[in-house]
Amino acid sequence: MTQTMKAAVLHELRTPLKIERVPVPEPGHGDLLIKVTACGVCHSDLHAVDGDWTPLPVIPLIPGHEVAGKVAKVGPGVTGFKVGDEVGVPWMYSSCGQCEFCLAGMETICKSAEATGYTKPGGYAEYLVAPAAYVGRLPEGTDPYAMAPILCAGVTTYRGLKRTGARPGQWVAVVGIGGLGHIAIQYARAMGLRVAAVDVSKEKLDLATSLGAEIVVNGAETDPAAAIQEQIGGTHAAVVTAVAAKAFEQAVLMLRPGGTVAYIGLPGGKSDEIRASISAITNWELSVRGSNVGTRQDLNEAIAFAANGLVKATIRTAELEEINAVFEEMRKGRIVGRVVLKMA
Ligand SMILES: NC(=O)c1ccc[n+]([C@@H]2O[C@H](COP(=O)([O-])OP(=O)(O)OC[C@H]3O[C@@H](n4cnc5c(N)ncnc54)[C@H](O)[C@@H]3O)[C@@H](O)[C@H]2O)c1
Ligand SMILES: [Zn+2]
Ligand SMILES: [Zn+2]
Repeated sequence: MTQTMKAAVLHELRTPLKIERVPVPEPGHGDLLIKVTACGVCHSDLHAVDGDWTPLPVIPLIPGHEVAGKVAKVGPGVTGFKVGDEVGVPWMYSSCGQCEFCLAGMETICKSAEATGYTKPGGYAEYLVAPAAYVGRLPEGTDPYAMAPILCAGVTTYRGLKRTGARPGQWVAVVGIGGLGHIAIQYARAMGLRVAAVDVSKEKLDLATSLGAEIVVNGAETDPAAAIQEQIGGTHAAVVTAVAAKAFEQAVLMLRPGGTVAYIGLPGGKSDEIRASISAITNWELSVRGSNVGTRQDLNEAIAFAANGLVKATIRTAELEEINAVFEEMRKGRIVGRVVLKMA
């Protein structure tokens, strides 16, 4: 008899997830079956539910890609893992391993990559299957609830910061202090950067200050680019994790000459386009780069920062049954830090 598990399932875009019993998946060759302890709720999950991106997710869908759990079963052909090992599953479920990008250590842009909780069933469930080659190892004794957000918010902002090329002592603007942004501040500080934080909510800016941001600007009250130019002559770098196109436009204008902005947020839908000044970018030799989750090496490094206590997500736990209410709060921009689903 097939065993069943509890999961939150999307059957139709823009409808509430349904809590159901579905079969526990069977690990195939090279896979691990993982018992989920915690799964962070990333705004990307909400974009999936709302159908904000092209291509659309594979439906029916179990979302969730900030998974911390334990190996429950080792699939055929897997070496180096045993039942009980603590692991994390990121957005990057797998990549092809053979294309020019994979071979160059740029698996984040592999065109054949699969995505956990988007093209493959994710962690809003008691169990999920993931290829052993792509899961992260979580050091024993780390808090799985605080660790879950590192699997997406952590690795993504860590790579984004690296892609700006900012060096210790330089200024970085973190634009959008949500689940990703509040963790970006901590990586930036741990990397020796000085942080200017921008959001449109006072509560989030208070959190930014408590995490070490030296400058905070409320974009709902002032032009944040003008404020940052006036106070420090612009930042050397910026990472944008906001869910509003305007923030992406403003971030370019926050830079000082020669600066680099990494775009991380994905507002999608009607908010997917920006206007930028060609002359500002050309004359001041600015760089605008995209940054998409992280490689396995980025993930290992991001986990190490957290395991060493340099980065710790501000979290609130919720039950799986509360997921639709959590999404509603996220739509309204009311979540401070990250909500983590408590699966075990
Ligand atoms: N590139 C990637 O690999 C990657 C990975 C994970 C998430 N994402 C995307 O990053 C975005 C953020 O995800 P999250 O989970 O942190 O979302 P979140 O909802 O927790 O945070 C978004 C934040 O943006 C702020 N914001 C909204 N409008 C703003 C504005 N005009 N200026 C400044 N701040 C503003 C909100 O107040 C909120 O604090 C989402 O679009 C998500 O899909 C991208
Ligand atoms: Zn995510
Ligand atoms: Zn590839």
